[in-house]
Amino acid sequence: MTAIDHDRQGIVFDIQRYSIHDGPGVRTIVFLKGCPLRCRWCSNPESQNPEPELFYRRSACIKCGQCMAVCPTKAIAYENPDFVDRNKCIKCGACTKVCPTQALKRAGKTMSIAEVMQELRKDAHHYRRSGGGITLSGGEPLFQHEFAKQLLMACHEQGWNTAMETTGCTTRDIVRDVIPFVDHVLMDLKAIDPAVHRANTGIDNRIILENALCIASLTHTVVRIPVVPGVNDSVEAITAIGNFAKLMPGVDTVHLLPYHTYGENKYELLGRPYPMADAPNLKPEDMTPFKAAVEGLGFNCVIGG
Ligand SMILES: C[S@@+](CC[C@H](N)C(=O)[O-])C[C@H]1O[C@@H](n2cnc3c(N)ncnc32)[C@H](O)[C@@H]1O
Ligand code: SF4
Ligand code: SF4
Ligand code: SF4
Repeated sequence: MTAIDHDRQGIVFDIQRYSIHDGPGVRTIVFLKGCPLRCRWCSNPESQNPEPELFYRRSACIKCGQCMAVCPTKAIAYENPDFVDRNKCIKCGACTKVCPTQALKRAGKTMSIAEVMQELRKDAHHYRRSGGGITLSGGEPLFQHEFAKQLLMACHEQGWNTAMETTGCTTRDIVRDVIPFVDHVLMDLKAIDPAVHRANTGIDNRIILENALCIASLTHTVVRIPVVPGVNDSVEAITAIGNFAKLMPGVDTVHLLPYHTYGENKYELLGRPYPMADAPNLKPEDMTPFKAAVEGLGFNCVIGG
């Protein structure tokens, strides 16, 4: 087995403690940056770009000018309606260090495996008592595959359970290299119709579906479906995903995630338009016909999850 490189660095945009949703027991979720998809509904838009990015909260800005004084590329100007010219910004983070109100914040920072492990160790007793552990999310955790693998290996070395939320958009070699270190995969399937998938995520789904079959053959896998208005919120679309899940070895549970707009505000902070403007939040009760369809195929069905 490869030795763990504790100095290896990755770009992490959040570490959330005490989650009870994304795998068994009490968990810490590590969010990695970078994703090849651009789902129109993505609630973590700051995860998509592999590099650190700037959040600008206009309501917190007191127009003190300190950020402009330190910006090496003159990317910030009051005259600019977006405040920051993101094409000029080299993501050095200097402005975020001097901003007195945190109107400017950096999403994403470089961390080593050792630094992430130090954070995770704070809850090691919870993992042991509850059978929990860590969950890698993002972004697409397989985008920074070597960092993800080393982190998973370090967690296994501690005896912690490992889980991953993934959309499986990567090469087969990477799947075979990393998934053996994941105890529990939450495999997102967003649409079976390739045209629908491409129109709403920017990517064809052929490799994703092939990888989903491979992932399920390698480890315990649950299928997750974000149910999104105008994309897959029909019994036909959900049944098509369920029929595909029947082909995945060992899969007996499907999670339905009702579409929510919790991420909308973050698009504004990134200076980007929200692609799903006007689509309503779905409620758990809206899932009733989809749950019946999934259960009709013989799966356990959990709403949320
Ligand atoms: C942000 S993703 C990160 C993991 C991976 N990129 C993926 O898509 O599975 C984590 C989970 O959030 C779900 N999700 C993202 N945006 C959502 C939204 N607006 N409403 C409901 N679920 C959403 C995804 O479908 C996925 O199950
Ligand atoms: S991150 Fe650096 S380059 Fe970008 S706006 Fe801030 S100071 Fe300027
Ligand atoms: S440093 Fe912060 S508060 Fe001051 S002008 Fe820049 S963004 Fe606004
Ligand atoms: S695959 Fe996941 S992280 Fe990537 S854009 Fe879609 S929801 Fe967001």
